[in-house]
Amino acid sequence: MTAHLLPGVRPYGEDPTDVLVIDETIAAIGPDAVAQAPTDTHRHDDLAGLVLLPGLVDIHTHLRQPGGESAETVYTGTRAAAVGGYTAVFAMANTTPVQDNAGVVEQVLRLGNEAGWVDVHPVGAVSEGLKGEHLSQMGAMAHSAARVRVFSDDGKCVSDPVLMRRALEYAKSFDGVIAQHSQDPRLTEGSQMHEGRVSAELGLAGWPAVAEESIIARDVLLAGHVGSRLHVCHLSTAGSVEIIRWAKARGIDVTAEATPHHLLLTDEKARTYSPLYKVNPPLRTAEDVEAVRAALADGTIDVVGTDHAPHPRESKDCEWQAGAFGMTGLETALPIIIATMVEPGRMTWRDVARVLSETPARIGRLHDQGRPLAVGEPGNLTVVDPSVRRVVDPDAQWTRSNNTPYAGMELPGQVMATFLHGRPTVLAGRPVEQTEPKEHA
Ligand SMILES: NC(=O)N[C@@H](CC(=O)O)C(=O)O
Ligand SMILES: [Zn+2]
Ligand SMILES: [Zn+2]
Repeated sequence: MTAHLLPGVRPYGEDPTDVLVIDETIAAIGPDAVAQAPTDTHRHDDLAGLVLLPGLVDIHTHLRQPGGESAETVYTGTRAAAVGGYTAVFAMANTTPVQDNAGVVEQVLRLGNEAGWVDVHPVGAVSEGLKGEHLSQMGAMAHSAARVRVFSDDGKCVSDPVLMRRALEYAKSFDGVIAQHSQDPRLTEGSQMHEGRVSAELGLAGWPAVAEESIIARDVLLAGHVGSRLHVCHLSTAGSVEIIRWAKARGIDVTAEATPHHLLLTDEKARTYSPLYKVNPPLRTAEDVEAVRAALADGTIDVVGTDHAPHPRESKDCEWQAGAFGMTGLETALPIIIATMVEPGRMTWRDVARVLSETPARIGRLHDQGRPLAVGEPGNLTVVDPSVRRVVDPDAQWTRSNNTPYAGMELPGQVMATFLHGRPTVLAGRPVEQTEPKEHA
């Protein structure tokens, strides 16, 4: 039996109390905790006064393995996730080979289990090879050991409405959800950044808001028509928020995700010509950022997903046009939510638990993550010190890649401890190596 006592932590930022975790489960909260602690309990007195949250769940991570190991591996990506406070991640399907069959998703599941930093839930591709032509082996992935429930061609849009309709219909039979990367390919051919005043000034090809909004509008109508579940990835415009609000009012079963970068950064960053700010969908205007924040605060946007998209150095160490789309995010997501939503008083810690843990777990149909902080629940926990302020140093991060857009920026909050099924994966803000360092670490 292994026991951990967290004295004086503040669940959801509320009053201090003691929390006892025995083996994989929260065994006691309150005065009972000390009384029930076995003699060999590990005491974590350094966590007193800090905010206790359910372990974070990322509905949108790119771990890059298999095929992209120069940017990230399952090991390095999930270690970064644990440092960021996560206990589960959904690993997107745009690997090489693509996660479009039971063999590949089971391989990613196994790599996640071996690494042991977080629970890894592979996302299944919607189409074979992400080609947008034929449905992947969705059923085989759903019924595999990986129990896939989230399907996405992320990186590419399922642009064919017939294929999208079939995917939505098929997913219903195993309670799956289609997570769409909403980007009309024809309206965004060759595009480099948000289409607007800044793109016109810089002479860079624009990615208009309508290329996102038209796909979201189509997809909510399709989801309503077939009575299936739709998840909208990385929503980025004020117009997209309006469509989601309309769809929810109609009773359509849609959930929407915002990324930390779309809550903080604008297309003004493109003036640097640094590809660190190049991402899909692109950074939008200040008005869009405000609409996304307001929608996250009022529940129109359901979750924050990192869209952690590591890229090798050479893909970003180049001119804007040649740069890859995507930015890392696992280690900065919670600090950005604190800066943009908690510190300004727009969200409580309970809201943070909802958008970063409970709702993502529910969308992905996880039963042992995103649970309330209560006796008998799994010991998936994150302890954050909101008073720490740190300057982001790309070389001090645990991801294998350096493409953070926040280098040099001061952000609030540090995850001091993470517990995965009762076992510490992060203590004193550093990952706890469970075994001999892996050769691929
Ligand atoms: N967000 C990005 O700009 N890039 C992602 C793909 C994606 O999320 O669309 C990637 O895989 O690099
Ligand atoms: Zn995407
Ligand atoms: Zn993505």
